[in-house]
Amino acid sequence: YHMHVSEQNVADLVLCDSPHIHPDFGLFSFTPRKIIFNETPCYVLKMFEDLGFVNEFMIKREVLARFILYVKKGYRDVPYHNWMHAFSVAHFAYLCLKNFQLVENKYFSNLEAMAYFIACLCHDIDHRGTTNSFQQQSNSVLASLYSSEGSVMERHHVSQTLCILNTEGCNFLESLNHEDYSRCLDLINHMILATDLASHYKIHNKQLIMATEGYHPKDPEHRYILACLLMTCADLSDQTKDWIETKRVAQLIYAEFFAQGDLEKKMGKEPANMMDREKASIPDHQLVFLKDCVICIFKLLANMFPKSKVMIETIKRNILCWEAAKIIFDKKALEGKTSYEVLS
Ligand SMILES: COc1ccc(Cl)c(-c2nnc3c(C)nc4ccc(C(=O)NCC(C)C)cc4n23)c1
Ligand SMILES: [Mg+2]
Repeated sequence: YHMHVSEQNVADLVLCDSPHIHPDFGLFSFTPRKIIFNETPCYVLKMFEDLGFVNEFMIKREVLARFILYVKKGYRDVPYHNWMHAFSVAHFAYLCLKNFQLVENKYFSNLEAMAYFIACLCHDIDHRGTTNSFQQQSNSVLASLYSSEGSVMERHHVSQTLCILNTEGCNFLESLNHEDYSRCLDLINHMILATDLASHYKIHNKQLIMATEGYHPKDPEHRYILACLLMTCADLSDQTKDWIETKRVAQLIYAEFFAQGDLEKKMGKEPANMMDREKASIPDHQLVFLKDCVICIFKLLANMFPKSKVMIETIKRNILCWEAAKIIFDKKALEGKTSYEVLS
């Protein structure tokens, strides 16, 4: 693995105790993006310890610290799919593990819980800010490697995670027995692959049945589709925060989408409307995404974990905000302003 992390930074992280945990850190309303960038590795270490994984699996703090810094370094400086996205997704996993007591209530074993947290942290490593279809369109190296199996980017994120685990001094899972080790890697693989939104649509119906008819902890398929649901919820957790946060995240997402659209135009390709900064209607697209995708997924979560009902109300409020925003965007469009100009 060609990346490099300074041993000084590792030593500093091992000793980190600097930020006291924010009192609201464990609430679903907490917005992890407000954490100072340089303090995020320490917060990851604290979440790991607070979840009990360090003691349960005899994890060496220095090796875990090095792993966290390599993962952070593995993310690129793209507008949305960067380290702060990974950190916020991992924070949501932490919230679910703590608030739903997934291990205590036998939804997850300790190993599955740790795999869930790691998968969230690593699920978008080395993302280039472009979609799976763009990999195919542009005949990228990643497409040549993975397009026959699909989920091109997600397979790359898995590969990058394994590379880091195999990097000198980074394999904090080495203390696991052989069976737990291979099971953990298998879980991380499936959980990261589950973050391909296209894969979510394939199992949404099974999740609906599980959420309405009841969860059977002994059924391996239930355990698998619950893990997939929790991965997708974590990946979309920005949408469960207040409007200011939701609006700010939309700016980042569309900065990425429109950069891809600009690239596609340069390649002589016609970008999809939502990738075209001249044609996209951001409120319309967001209303479709929230009403047809996000709120459905979080309703399944709320069916299984009533404590997450509060997030449904937040998403409904954000839908109302986008409906109000739509009126303003449409008016500004008449004055020749693009969606992105209005959003910024
Ligand atoms: C769970 O996996 C992912 C993967 C990638 C992304 Cl960007 C997202 C994601 N996270 N927040 C958002 C928001 C606020 N709006 C979105 C609008 C469209 C799309 C989308 O993927 N449409 C399909 C087309 C690209 C083929 C994704 C959106 N999204 C989630
Ligand atoms: Mg992804």
